[in-house]
Amino acid sequence: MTIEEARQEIEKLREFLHYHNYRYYVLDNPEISDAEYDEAMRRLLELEKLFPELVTPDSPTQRVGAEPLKSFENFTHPYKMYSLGNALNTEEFHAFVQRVRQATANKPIVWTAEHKFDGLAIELIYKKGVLTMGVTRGNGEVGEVVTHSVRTIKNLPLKLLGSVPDELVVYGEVVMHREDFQKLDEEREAAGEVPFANPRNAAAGSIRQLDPSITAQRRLFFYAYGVRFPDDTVILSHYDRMSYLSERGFSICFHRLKTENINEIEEYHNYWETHRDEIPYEIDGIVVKVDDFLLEQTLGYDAKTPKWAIAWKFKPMQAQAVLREIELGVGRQGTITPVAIFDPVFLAGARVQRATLHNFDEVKRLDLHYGDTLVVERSGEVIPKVVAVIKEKRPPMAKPVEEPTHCPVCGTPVKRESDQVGIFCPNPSCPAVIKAKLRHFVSRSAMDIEGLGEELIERFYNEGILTSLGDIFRLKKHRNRLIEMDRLGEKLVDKLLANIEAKREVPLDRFLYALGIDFVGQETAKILSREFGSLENIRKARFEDFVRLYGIGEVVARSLEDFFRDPLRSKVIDDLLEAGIKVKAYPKQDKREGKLAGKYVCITGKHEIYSREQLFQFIEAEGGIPQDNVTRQTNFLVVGESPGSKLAKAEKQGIPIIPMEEFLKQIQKG
Ligand SMILES: NC(=O)c1ccc[n+]([C@@H]2O[C@H](COP(=O)([O-])OP(=O)(O)OC[C@H]3O[C@@H](n4cnc5c(N)ncnc54)[C@H](O)[C@@H]3O)[C@@H](O)[C@H]2O)c1
Ligand SMILES: [Zn+2]
Repeated sequence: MTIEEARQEIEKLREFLHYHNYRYYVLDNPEISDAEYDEAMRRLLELEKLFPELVTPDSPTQRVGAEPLKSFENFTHPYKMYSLGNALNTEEFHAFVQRVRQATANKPIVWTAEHKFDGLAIELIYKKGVLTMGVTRGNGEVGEVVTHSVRTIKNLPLKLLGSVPDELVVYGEVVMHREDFQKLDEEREAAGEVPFANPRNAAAGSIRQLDPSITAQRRLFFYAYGVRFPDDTVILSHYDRMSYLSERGFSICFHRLKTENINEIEEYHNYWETHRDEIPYEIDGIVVKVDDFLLEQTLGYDAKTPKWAIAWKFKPMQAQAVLREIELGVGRQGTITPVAIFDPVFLAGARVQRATLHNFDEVKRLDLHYGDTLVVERSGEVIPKVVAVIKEKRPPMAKPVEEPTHCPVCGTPVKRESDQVGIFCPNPSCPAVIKAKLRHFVSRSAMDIEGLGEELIERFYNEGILTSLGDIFRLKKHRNRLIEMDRLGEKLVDKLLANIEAKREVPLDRFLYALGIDFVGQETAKILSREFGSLENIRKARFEDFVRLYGIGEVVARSLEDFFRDPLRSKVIDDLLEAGIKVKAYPKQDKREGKLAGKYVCITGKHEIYSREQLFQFIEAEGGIPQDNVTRQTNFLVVGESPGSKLAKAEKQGIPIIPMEEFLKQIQKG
């Protein structure tokens, strides 16, 4: 290969990797599989090794992650945050061990091994034991401030236990547990939102939210895997540092290894490769680290990775299986989804015999035939998907999988919208559609009616007492009949009816989301509620009123207008109102009112009675916007007891400063 050829290929690879970095790190929405990405990255590394003169500082091989987004406040890390080099097989792992041994003159080395969490790296800064900042890794030098989001993570200590130094920097991974991810994606799919590709992207998308109330609804967890002390020589062992963090209140990898024996690490790797489904979070490998911090310092870093640690990845979860049947699902919008049913195969320890095919355009693209050998993959995501068909293995005379002409549930001829993929059942009274709407309406992130699960919906529907959303609030009329039903009884029925009554009054945003309008997810529902304040106002609004809102595009605006302007479709609202549902008006936030209307207020230091959260609430109640950090927007800084560095920053920037007591007096809380 000539240098010119190399240059051309390198340029292509860099462009490819830059684009996919952006999709992955910035949009949290990758287009290609990690395996594909890693292959391109390896090729680039290889070429840059052959032609070192072609290495540039902006090459994806030299930089961690992607640039931080401007819409978040940016923060320069106290210590650079690195990625990890990886080993894809035993040989590569041994090569890593060899490199470390050579660099340390073949001294005996103590190793640690732990899970490689598949989530989003976060840096936490604790001052005097109190969480003050949460920051994403960003490009390794500068990250995005997401303190509001990380505060909502339940297992993350806001205050550390025991004695701690004045400042502590903790590193770890924010993850979404597999089970919560599955629920979230089902809800998103039901709401017509794009589902997340895998728990990692879901966790990243949830943390990198400008609205922390959305993050709070996503159940996230934080697992610590690193720490920096003001005096790094106090605890020298990585293993002991992790124990220290655990004692201070952090969750850490619950199954760690410390050993001098490389065979034990191999066993650990092989064990977790086959048992990864037994833990609640996703792992995509193990991380092997040198235990001794001083040795770490000696070994140092490459451009983007430490030389003292490696991620030893698991094999991608792919398997081949023979297609037996196509199952048809009919969703809430009538969308017909084909699901491949095949002879059971094992994917990383889990028995799998169904995988989604997304839609019939995908079936066509794969040119799927019954009896075909499928390549099924589960790479991080929980729901397996069919990624390819091995045409060479197709049996002779195999019949192609055909698109249905009629709804499999109600028999109505299917339709196809020119600008959308796939086919759907256009019948609004299709039992499948109605039941799916009911399931979405009562789901946790919608009306959150406990006890009205899939099975009861099915039974009540078949009994004819639950055939519309409004019927939920009319169920109490059928109390006696419900009690008579098999396996229900008085206690259960009364509990269910009480749960329903408790939700008769509902906040506007939940209600809008629960209606299941195409493309209206929780985020859009919040935007609409904030802007319009009441259901009446929304029902009067037009396309132009929707589309001018930040966060609402033309497709969504069109869908909203279609819904509210079409009497047949918005009939469901009248039905619900008639059944006695009360939709609570929403406190408008854009047209903020109060003493602090539209003002950005930052707080530093404490108050002896009010907590930080309470102070934030006071600000919001007066129409202000509480801030975690002094920014150019900040209108003034409130200073309490023992203020932090924000005071100096505000002074430097000439931002007005108000003593806590005076501030509280002004808003009549003092
Ligand atoms: N599909 C795509 O389009 C696409 C695009 C970009 C990146 N990617 C994927 O992302 C990878 C690169 O991402 P990355 O730079 O975050 O690297 P990585 O995820 O492969 O490894 C580094 C990260 O591992 C995490 N980690 C988890 N457990 C840890 C532990 N116990 N100790 C230390 N760190 C731990 C840390 O957050 C660290 O930053 C690529 O290999 C690729 O698979 C995919
Ligand atoms: Zn139908």
